Amino acid sequence: MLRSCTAGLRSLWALRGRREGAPRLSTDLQPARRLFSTEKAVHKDWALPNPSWSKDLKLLFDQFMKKCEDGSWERLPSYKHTCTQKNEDFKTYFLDPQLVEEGLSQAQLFTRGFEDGLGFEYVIFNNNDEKRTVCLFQGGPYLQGIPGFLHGGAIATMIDVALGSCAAVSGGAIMTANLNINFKRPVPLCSVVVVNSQLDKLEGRKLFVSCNIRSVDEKTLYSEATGLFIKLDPKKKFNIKEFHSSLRKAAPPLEEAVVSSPALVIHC
Ligand SMILES: CCCCCCCCCCCCCC(=O)SCCNC(=O)CCNC(=O)[C@H](O)C(C)(C)COP(=O)(O)OP(=O)(O)OC[C@H]1O[C@@H](n2cnc3c(N)ncnc32)[C@H](O)[C@@H]1OP(=O)(O)O
Repeated sequence: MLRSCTAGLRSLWALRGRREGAPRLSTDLQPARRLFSTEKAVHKDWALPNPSWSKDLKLLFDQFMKKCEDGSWERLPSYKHTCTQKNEDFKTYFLDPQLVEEGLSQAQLFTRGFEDGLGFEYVIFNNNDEKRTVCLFQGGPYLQGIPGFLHGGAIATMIDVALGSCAAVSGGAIMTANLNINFKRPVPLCSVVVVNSQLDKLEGRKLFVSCNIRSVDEKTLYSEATGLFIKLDPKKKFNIKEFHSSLRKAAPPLEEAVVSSPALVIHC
């Protein structure tokens, strides 16, 4: 399994004309530049096949794209920097506008911050009538936990995204309040798994969701999870600017600390 992973990586690097150990040239590593380079880069949809996708992942992707043809399923797009309408709504209604301008210009979605094939490769399909989503996920070599297997945190991240997407389709701007995960079998690195999520209950602003992660042949149950997502209340705006200034007060920058603290100067 590790051998196939290494082979996959080698061909990936070959595809990019890059040798092992050579410096990375990807503009992904310079998010600010990438963000403002071209409209096309900003709006790239990452939930589409790329050369790192395994045969299994491509096959499943094609099967679900077929299911989308009659409108019962839809593929959810995924953007690194910007923005589904839901994300835009989140910024508009829940964040301080100055913070959005100043603080978030370099921000990007955690799960899309890796080069193709190295981290989270996934696509989510939604079935509106059945209130369920299917996430096809291939976890790359940078997500290793114990040798040869995915890190539990990477699995939890993917569960959060899968359940969160399932909840967001019905609830709009939501946040994770609770996640419970049972890890039943370790997930082999670079394998493809299927995360089946469903909305179990909607109770006021609370969305109760659950999921399981299975192998492509459905024979192996890797994990089961439940989650509680809360539909955000526009009356409770996040004032992160206040949070940042309280953080500055608690831990001043070094120069300030040196000037204001004789003890620190002596010990330096
Ligand atoms: C189209 C789709 C596109 C998809 C794109 C999207 C992708 C998505 C992927 C994203 C994936 C990444 C996602 C992320 O990474 S989200 C990041 C991780 N999560 C957080 O940081 C959340 C931190 N928590 C909070 O900010 C607040 O607590 C929230 C906002 C969640 C609720 O604070 P709010 O002030 O608004 O609500 P409330 O306190 O009045 O509570 C309301 C109700 O909820 C009940 N309650 C609350 N907490 C819990 C709890 N822990 N267990 C059980 N119950 C709980 C509470 O008792 C009350 O119930 P009731 O008294 O009404 O009965």
